[in-house]
Amino acid sequence: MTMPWTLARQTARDAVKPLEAVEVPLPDALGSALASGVNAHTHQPTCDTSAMDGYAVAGLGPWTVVGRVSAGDRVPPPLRFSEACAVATGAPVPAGADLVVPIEHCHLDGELLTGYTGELGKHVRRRGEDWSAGDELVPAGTVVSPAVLGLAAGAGHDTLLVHRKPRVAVVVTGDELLRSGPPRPGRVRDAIGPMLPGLLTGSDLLGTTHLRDDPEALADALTCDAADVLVACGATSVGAKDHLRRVLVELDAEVLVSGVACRPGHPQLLAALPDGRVVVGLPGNPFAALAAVVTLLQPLLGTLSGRTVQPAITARFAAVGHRTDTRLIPVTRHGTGALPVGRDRPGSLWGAALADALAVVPPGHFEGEVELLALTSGNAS
Ligand SMILES: Nc1nc2c(c(=O)[nH]1)N[C@H]1C(S)=C(S)[C@@H](COP(=O)(O)OP(=O)(O)OC[C@H]3O[C@@H](n4cnc5c(N)ncnc54)[C@H](O)[C@@H]3O)O[C@H]1N2
Ligand code: MOO
Repeated sequence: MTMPWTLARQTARDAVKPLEAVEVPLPDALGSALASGVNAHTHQPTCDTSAMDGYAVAGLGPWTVVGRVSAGDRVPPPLRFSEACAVATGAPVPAGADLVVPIEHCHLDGELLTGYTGELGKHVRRRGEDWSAGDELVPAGTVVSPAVLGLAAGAGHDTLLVHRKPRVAVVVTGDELLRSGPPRPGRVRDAIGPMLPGLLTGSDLLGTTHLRDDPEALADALTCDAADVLVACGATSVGAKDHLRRVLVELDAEVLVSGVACRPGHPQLLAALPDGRVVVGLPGNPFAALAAVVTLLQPLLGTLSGRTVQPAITARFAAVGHRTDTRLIPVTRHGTGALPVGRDRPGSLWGAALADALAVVPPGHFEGEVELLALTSGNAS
């Protein structure tokens, strides 16, 4: 039974649980979602630290220079009134110092230092100024970006606890499909296989298998137990060679979504196999397949990979919607608004290829803020 688009997306999110947590070395965590928050092992900075190359000074000048410290040196002895210590950026600042005077604001005559003084504490990064030991720096569910890796390393981590990435196997079906060269009457180039890997960021793609319209081969492919998610492309409709629904019945699958009230992407489906693996059926029309990726596949992978659902991105938009179904319309963003790209027939990816996002347009005439689904890789909303 055809399901409203919003409910279908939520059903995909709720169909599974996050995969198990694994502890991995920092570089291997990139792109995974944190299974626990990243906490600081120590204060940052761990001691009062100079933010400038210059002199740490105590009291009023002129000062007598009594020492010199570089980044990496031990904390120098405390300063007394009218004493100074030459400090490098990143060097520990001695106790008793009131501020650091940058080198360009100083004059040194032998060991006698004069210079312009600023306010108390100037150019000193105080111990714990950035964060304190035990602070949560990044919450669980955050996708590990390059900046998260750098932050985690800076906060003293060598490993991170992340959710295992979902393993995805893709099966592309169709007697008519070509994998190279130009299409010709009766033969069509596979446009979905090449599109999918870039839409599965945060997952491990095990491989893409091309099959003829053969129910036994399809059933075999869907029993690949190395995968958490099986993506079947084509064969979702009701034609004589559209075997997916029949094969799912044979495999005792529970069909969770059988058709979605959205254009394109009407016949997309979601099913759970008896062993817990999940099948997503993408319609053969390539733009309809993309619509099913953003509606069912990416939300499903988002939950499996443990990602926090991000707040919707919206833009002002006006369109004549479908009478009963949600429309997914390729758009480009302009300031706070969005404009349709056109060229969005279900069999064509032309509009989507020129677009920044798909606008989610509810049924009926629409004018106002619409949700945008980014078309860059990894939209796991
Ligand atoms: N009687 C009905 N017929 C159809 C309905 C319906 O409700 N009743 N729905 C239509 C809609 S909407 C769609 S979408 C398609 C979905 O069809 P399938 O998922 O079964 O896919 P196919 O029949 O195999 O192919 C449809 C179309 O797409 C081309 N195709 C297939 N795979 C690819 C690929 N990998 N790359 C590029 N193009 C592909 C294929 O050649 C067909 O032209 O069903 C409608 N029919
Ligand atoms: O809705 Mo189909 O999915 O038009 O192409």
